[in-house]
Amino acid sequence: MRLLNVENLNLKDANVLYYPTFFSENEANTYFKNLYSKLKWQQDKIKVFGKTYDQPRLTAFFGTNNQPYSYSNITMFPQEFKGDILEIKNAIETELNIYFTSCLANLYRNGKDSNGWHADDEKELGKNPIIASLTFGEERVFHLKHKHDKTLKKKIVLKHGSLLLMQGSTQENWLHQIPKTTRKIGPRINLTFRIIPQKNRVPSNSVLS
Ligand SMILES: O=C(O)CCC(=O)C(=O)O
Ligand SMILES: [Fe+2]
Repeated sequence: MRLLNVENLNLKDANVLYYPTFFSENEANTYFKNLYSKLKWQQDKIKVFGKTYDQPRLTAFFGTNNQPYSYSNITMFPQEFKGDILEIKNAIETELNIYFTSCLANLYRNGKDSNGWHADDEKELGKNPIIASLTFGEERVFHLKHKHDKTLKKKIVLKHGSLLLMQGSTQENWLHQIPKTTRKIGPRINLTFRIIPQKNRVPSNSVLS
């Protein structure tokens, strides 16, 4: 077991933990370089009021099963976990003792790329989803705001090699975003590990004979 710093954000109606140095500087440098050059980054389109736009970031999606993941009118079909992303998955699973099926990767190419206010509350994720969110590369500010109590909000800088763990009722009660910034900055990679149970599985003893 490694000794890890962990900070509880102590948000009302939520459970959010921040591990600022989940990976060492060296590990994080290597992962950033490899993920940046080796993942098949795709440009998705989003539809807003009937108009189609490029999503303001690139993505890639990975799964241990073939369950697609749909959000904001986009359906993503999983690629197989291998190489660095599999190594990272194993590292967080060992540390947290939580087993993930899926990972949505985001590449924010510069300060113009962003991720608007949302909750990760898609029905595929079930109630009280656990989301492990890793940062490699440029630091970005992560905003959280309570859905009903406007006085409750939080900003946190997500550091290179850090892990943010959102669980419990976080997605039910809070929204989060990565806003654009006018700072001249380089790329940031974010990996959000999730659990998407396999649907429509035919039990082996139900085969007709
Ligand atoms: O980039 C991040 O830190 C957040 C990504 C996110 O919220 C998502 O993909 O659902
Ligand atoms: Fe999210």
